[in-house]
Amino acid sequence: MAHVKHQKWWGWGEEGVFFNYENKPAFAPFVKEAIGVTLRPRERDTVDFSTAHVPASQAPDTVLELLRQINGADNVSTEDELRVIHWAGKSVTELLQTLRNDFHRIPDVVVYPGTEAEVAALMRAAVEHDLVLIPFGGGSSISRSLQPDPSEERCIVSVDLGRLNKVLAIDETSGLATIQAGILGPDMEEQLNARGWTLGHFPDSFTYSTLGGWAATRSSGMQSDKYGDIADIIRGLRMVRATGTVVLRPLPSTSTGPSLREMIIGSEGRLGIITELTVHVHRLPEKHQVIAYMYPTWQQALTAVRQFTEAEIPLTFARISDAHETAFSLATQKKPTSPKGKLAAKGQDALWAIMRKRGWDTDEMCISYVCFEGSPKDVETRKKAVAGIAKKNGAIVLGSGPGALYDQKKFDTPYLRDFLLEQNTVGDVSETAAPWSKLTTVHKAVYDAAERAYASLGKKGWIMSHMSHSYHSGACLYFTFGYVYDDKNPYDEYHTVKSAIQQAFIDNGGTLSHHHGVGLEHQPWMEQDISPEGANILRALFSSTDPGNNLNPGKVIS
Ligand SMILES: Cc1cc2nc3c(=O)[nH]c(=O)nc-3n(C[C@H](O)[C@H](O)[C@H](O)COP(=O)(O)OP(=O)(O)OC[C@H]3O[C@@H](n4cnc5c(N)ncnc54)[C@H](O)[C@@H]3O)c2cc1C
Repeated sequence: MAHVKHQKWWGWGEEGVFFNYENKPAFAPFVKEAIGVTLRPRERDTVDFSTAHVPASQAPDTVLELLRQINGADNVSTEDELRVIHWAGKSVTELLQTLRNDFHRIPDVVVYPGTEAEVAALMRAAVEHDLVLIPFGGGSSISRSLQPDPSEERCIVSVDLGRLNKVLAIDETSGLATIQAGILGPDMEEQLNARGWTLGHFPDSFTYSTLGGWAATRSSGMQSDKYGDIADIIRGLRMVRATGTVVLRPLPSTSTGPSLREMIIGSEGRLGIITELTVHVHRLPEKHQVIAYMYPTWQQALTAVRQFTEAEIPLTFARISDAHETAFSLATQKKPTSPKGKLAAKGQDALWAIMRKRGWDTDEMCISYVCFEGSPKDVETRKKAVAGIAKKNGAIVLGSGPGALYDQKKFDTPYLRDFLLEQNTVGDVSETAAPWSKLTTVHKAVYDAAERAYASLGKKGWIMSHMSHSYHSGACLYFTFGYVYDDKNPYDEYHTVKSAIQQAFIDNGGTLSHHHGVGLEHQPWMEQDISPEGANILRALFSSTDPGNNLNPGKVIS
């Protein structure tokens, strides 16, 4: 299956790419202060697959023969490493389970359909032979949307969509592209860019996630202020079921409600397999620039970004790191070696002096990045408007240097988690969205909840946050938390911290997840998120459309 790119079996992304702290002099002291860990140099370059104790495949020969007839023998595998790659996503719990050999039920077989007709035949086979089908995109789920039920006794088939990886057509007049669902982010952008277009959807997991996966989990990209969340971007789609194919034509808008499109977006494989999507695409912008700003406080930064929204300044993104995350970012700065880097470091010292002169408490300051796209003239006009509001709220404009650095590093952060796990340290994330009027309360409540959870475990923990997507009525807050885990029982203590954060979202007016979907991880809060009666409607939908419980059972709601 060399033609489908996979992540490494034991961690994020590709083998041979690592997070290193040795060239970041402030990082180790920062971590020591934050969670009390003395970092050791990385030793884990890779993990030998022979250390994995993999449960044997339970696929009956008759089923394997049938799958080979449908997909071709080369596209059906019971290899242990492939089954492990497909057994889970990349949440910290799943990474820990994999590294600690805590496998339960894993897929018995992995198949790689190459056409929609093959997907349809798989669907029919699943119903006829009572198989469990779990669609697989890039395997970047962070909500345990891929993990089989540990008590599942039926044959589990992971359906990897990686061979459906083409941009099929671009309607240049309408700005719509029809694209196969299994395409990975970089491959899709490459094919679109070659014709002068972009989707503009860049989740942090961009390099290892797919268009179909984004649709199935209601994803958001870092540039969604301009391009929209995936739910806004998708116009039409094809979703294959055992009884037929749902075809939603790419319409700019329609009043044929309730919206089936909305129902399918976020369905996490429970309604069928999405094979093709028609999506908004945009001409590549003439200019793309990220400018950094420093604000004296979180509150001032939040007010400024809300005012950008009120003033309806068209921005590609406006992101603010809170004081803790700003301190973390500063700690990950590389030691300057080039003359240019040394000059920038001097500039930073001068900036610190200015801030102290202005009476700033440097422990409270917050860095913000704003991205501008368009013609050079439009970019300049918007930069002026943003700088005006930012300065009124006390900010100093840091310019495009730190902005460019942020843009370059944006897809590297996921590798940090593998490094931390080697240090017996959990680093994970949880995100919500809430109205502007409740954001400050949510932010504080989550900090308090995390601190209480750490205290209950007798741990020194860390929490930090950024505001990442803004809307007319509110914004997304994205929290990162970390602590040293106990080897004896890492799952229960993770649950204590994660649950405290999730409950604080709900109790203070936020949603259970802004863009990571539900899976198994966020399911306990579904009834509180959409009301018990809302949850009943979802249960009725899934049980009536999948009476045999063959399609990714148990995800979203049970
Ligand atoms: C480090 C890290 C950073 C992340 N950052 C972001 C971010 O910035 N924004 C964001 O939105 N998410 C983010 N995520 C979460 C994850 O990348 C998204 O949920 C993503 O949309 C999953 O896409 P995938 O192709 O990897 O899907 P998978 O993980 O393979 O699958 C996810 C779910 O979708 C179903 N599915 C996949 N393909 C199909 C299909 N064709 N038809 C039907 N069902 C299907 C699967 O069965 C599963 O239930 C991040 C995750 C990690 C680990």
